[in-house]
Amino acid sequence: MAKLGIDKDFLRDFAKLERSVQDRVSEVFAKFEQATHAGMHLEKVNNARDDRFRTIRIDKFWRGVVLAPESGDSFTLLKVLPHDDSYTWAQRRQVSVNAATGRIEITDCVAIEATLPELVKMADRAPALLFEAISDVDLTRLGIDDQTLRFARVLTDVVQLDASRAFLPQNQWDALYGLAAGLTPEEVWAELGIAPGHAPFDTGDVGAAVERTLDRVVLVDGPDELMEIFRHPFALWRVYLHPAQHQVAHTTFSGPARITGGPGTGKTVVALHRAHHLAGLGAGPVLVTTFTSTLSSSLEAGLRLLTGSAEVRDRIEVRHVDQLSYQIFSERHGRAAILRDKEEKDVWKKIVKRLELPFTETFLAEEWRQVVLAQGVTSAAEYLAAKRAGRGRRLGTRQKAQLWQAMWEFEEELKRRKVWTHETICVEATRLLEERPAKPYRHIVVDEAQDLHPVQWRLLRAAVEEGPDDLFVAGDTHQRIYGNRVSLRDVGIKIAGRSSRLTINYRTTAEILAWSLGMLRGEPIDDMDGGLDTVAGYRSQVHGPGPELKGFTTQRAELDGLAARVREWLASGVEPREIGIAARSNVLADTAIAVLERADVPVRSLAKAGQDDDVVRAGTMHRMKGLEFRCVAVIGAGEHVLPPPSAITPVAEDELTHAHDLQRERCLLLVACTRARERLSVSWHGAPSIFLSGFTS
Ligand SMILES: Nc1ncnc2c1ncn2[C@@H]1O[C@H](COP(=O)(O)OP(=O)(O)OP(=O)(O)O)[C@@H](O)[C@H]1O
Repeated sequence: MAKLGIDKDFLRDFAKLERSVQDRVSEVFAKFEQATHAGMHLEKVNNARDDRFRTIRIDKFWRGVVLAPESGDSFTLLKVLPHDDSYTWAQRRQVSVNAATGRIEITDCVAIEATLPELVKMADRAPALLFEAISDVDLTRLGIDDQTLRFARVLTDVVQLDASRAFLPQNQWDALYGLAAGLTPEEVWAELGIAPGHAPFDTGDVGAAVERTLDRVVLVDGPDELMEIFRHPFALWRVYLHPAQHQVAHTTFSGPARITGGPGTGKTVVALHRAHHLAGLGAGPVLVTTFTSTLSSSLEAGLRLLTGSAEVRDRIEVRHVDQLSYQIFSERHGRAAILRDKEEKDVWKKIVKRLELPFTETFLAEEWRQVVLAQGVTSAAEYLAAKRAGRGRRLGTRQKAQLWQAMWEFEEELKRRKVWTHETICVEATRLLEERPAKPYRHIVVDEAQDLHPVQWRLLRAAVEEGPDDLFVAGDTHQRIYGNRVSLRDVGIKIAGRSSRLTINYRTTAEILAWSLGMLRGEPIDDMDGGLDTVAGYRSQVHGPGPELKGFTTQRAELDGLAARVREWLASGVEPREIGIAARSNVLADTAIAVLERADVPVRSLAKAGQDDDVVRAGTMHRMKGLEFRCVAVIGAGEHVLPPPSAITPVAEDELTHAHDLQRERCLLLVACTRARERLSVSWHGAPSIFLSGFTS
């Protein structure tokens, strides 16, 4: 049966076409099967380096470029271009099969030949070469062919490599870019996503190579599948996964597995594909869960786009983790009465007073959450023996006894009042699940894992039977914004040997990414599994202007500056919905909304804006998690505002918690800044935040 392959570049070209031309493209290719059988429309390209390229007429002006097979009837759509450009494109290029990956690659040979002599001259004069530390053996093993090797050997800096992205074979450019970003040849090899023990690939078999090129080519069997892809031309993530993403989304794991990676590296995309894949296997219900309701709504929207089949979609439940615990709790006990934050504070205060303790109510509440609840401590003896990792203040036995008494009284008070906190509901729901002989889910997929509390992890552990593909965890500890720390091992989730890391950022420009990551450089950040995480190798393949940093004398001036910046973005063609404004507090976000409204900018708070509203969105940095915008303005990045003093535990109370609080706030700023795809502006009034020291003049 005829198969049609659609290359990523074809879909990108398609997305940019006017609606009427898109309709014409759809018409032409919906009939492609009959057309090829009749031998119609496909034209050979004169003077081509590769005689497998053909063009196909879309209308008077536009042509499609197609890769035709030497035999058989599988065609791949490569480009949509104006008539003359389509012929020039095809005449300059050659198709080959990468020896290491077995995937097809297209090389602009004319551009390589034109650039090489100049690079050779520059290399002769340069003190050092970009890849001099990497051997030919390693480069060849990573799929670098002779022509690219000659090219790579004369590169002197990464800017030259950047500039060659348009004409070098894609897989080879990716490998070189990974090496230039500091990955070792082994790390680059791991990213190629080659199954262990594969046989050498037949570099003469282009048809088989096309089928292997899942990161660039999607194969469709008929017009319905084709139209489904044409319906969402911007959502490239639905159909093209990087080999490293594809492998993790589709492998069978013998137990819990994890994907990590910096901002925008596609962890959520992998989590969605994994859920879809597991649901497709049909072994049982799949839970997709995360930390907050906003995040679970965006997962839900992603799954709607991804999952065509209603049968598969019906096997997936999306709910945030507190929703799950409330549901299990209420099935047994009915609705829970919740102790509100202010009431909780008062209970602790009274206990401190009655027992005349030398601790604040905040210290007690944190000790209860981070030690007692986190470790499931239920007796004085267990508390005395408990590790207090993550807590800085050393305590003697007498102090521990005092603390235990206070925390015990707190729990008794909850019982007496018949009230619950979110955590105690979770603990009770876990107990109920542990009693059940059958677990509600066959697979659980967790996104934004870094922000879950240990009691939530225990709940998830108890909601799925231990076994292959039971739990899949996606997260980035550099983006931890709620201060929950967990060792997965300690909550019964063993991921050793089943963890991988994504390093290519698909969202943010290289300039914004590098600047944002710079704020975390040197911060020791755990990996939730007993080690430290790293930002090494994170890179973006797209470029743009660096962040604009600006200080003002007053808040009024800063917000007027914001209005001017937003108007500038709008005037340059950015849609209102493509602009996000992030502030540390709701009050500042609301003030910014009021100023923008006065300046006639269509704007709404993130909490209230509907998905389709074409308005600028403003909200807290916390709410920005899981979102992305073409342009982002981070406001109020000033001293005493970021971090807000109230969010930081005093050093005198607990040194380690103080350090963790500062780190969490730093991560929050990273999260806000890395929501930007193309433009980032960071402003403050008065002195800048300590997090910006070294970045402002
Ligand atoms: N294979 C891919 N092809 C095209 N776009 C992709 C791919 N993978 C991810 N993206 C895009 O990159 C952006 C970031 O993806 P995603 O939100 O999954 O990253 P993340 O690692 O979860 O980010 P963060 O941790 O910052 O929230 C999205 O716009 C997504 O559509």
